[in-house]
Amino acid sequence: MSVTMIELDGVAKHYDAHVAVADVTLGIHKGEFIALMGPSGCGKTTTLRMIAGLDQPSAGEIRMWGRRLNDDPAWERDTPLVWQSYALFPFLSVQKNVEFGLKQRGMPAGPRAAKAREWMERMGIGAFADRSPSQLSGGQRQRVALARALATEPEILLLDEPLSALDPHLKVKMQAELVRLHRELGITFVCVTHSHSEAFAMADRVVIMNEGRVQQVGAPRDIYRRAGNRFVAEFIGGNNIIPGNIIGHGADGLAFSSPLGALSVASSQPEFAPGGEALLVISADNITIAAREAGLSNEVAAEVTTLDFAGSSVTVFLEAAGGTELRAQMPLRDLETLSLAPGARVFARWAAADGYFLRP
Ligand SMILES: Nc1ncnc2c1ncn2[C@@H]1O[C@H](COP(=O)(O)OP(=O)(O)OP(=O)(O)O)[C@@H](O)[C@H]1O
Repeated sequence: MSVTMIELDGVAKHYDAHVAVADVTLGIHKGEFIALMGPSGCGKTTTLRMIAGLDQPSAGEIRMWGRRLNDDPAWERDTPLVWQSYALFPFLSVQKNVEFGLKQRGMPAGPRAAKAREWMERMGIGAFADRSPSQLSGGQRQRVALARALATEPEILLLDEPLSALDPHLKVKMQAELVRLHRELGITFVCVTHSHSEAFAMADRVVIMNEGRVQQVGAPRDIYRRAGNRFVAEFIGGNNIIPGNIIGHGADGLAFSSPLGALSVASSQPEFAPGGEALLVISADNITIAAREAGLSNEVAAEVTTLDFAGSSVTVFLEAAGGTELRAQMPLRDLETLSLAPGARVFARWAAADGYFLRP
């Protein structure tokens, strides 16, 4: 059972008339890896800064283990933050950087040096103890910042876009390392990122924010399979979103009238009934492409317009009746079997149970 460690209760942050965070209520569980994700300016960094004590909420309450934190200054909180820029002290050696938090807590020099050494070894930067941060690569600086934050053995680590300054190859490596570190330490990680792939790859739960509000909270797979609203469905990408009207009941579920023609949706959403407008969402990886028509209920004739390759998977963009764009995602080897190329005329299909409705 998950135990709530940090609670944000109706938290807001205003700068004069500007609303950075409108209203965030969220429980962060002990030991989880949670990612705050959303477009630029949605308020994720401000939310993290309020947990760290670097900004005070204009309204609402932040609690840790049930105790109000709002008025505790950052240095009295056990909530270290690792910055996007690492914010290392340039005039201190790596060792002194890592020792910094321990010194602030009054740990004597001997044990402090030993503890710092332990963390430098653990983070693979032991060989650089006497260097200054300017003599390190981006990835090494990142490790120093992590060692400095973790040396005080906090219960929670806050990370602000920790991977954004790294090159793509290093990003993937550090991503795996953060996941490993989280598992080994068993402490809570709260990570701000604007990258879906980072959030979805690392986090146990993802919080999707927009305009200072939480849009959806859930396990990556659940959010991916069932977006809670149109914003999330569009933001996470890879979804086909088709407007239309629910017109009645059919053999496979609800009958949906759309620019693609009559479709079937085996909906388990009682709030959607015949007689209303809705958006039908079908994830691109639930759409298959066939060369020949099979006479199935959700089958649409379309022309391939573009192929977008991403490693071993490919997104096939299609244009269907009335100019409606569809996208299908498939493993590269399936594409090769079909020998698809732009201009090919194909049939896109999906199972009635693979679509779900959202409010327009
Ligand atoms: N000190 C400040 N004074 C005024 N406005 C601010 C301040 N800090 C942040 N804001 C505004 O609050 C909003 C939220 O900012 P925040 O940094 O939390 O966004 P974000 O989601 O982290 O964005 P990004 O991904 O671009 O860093 C933005 O519109 C920003 O301009």
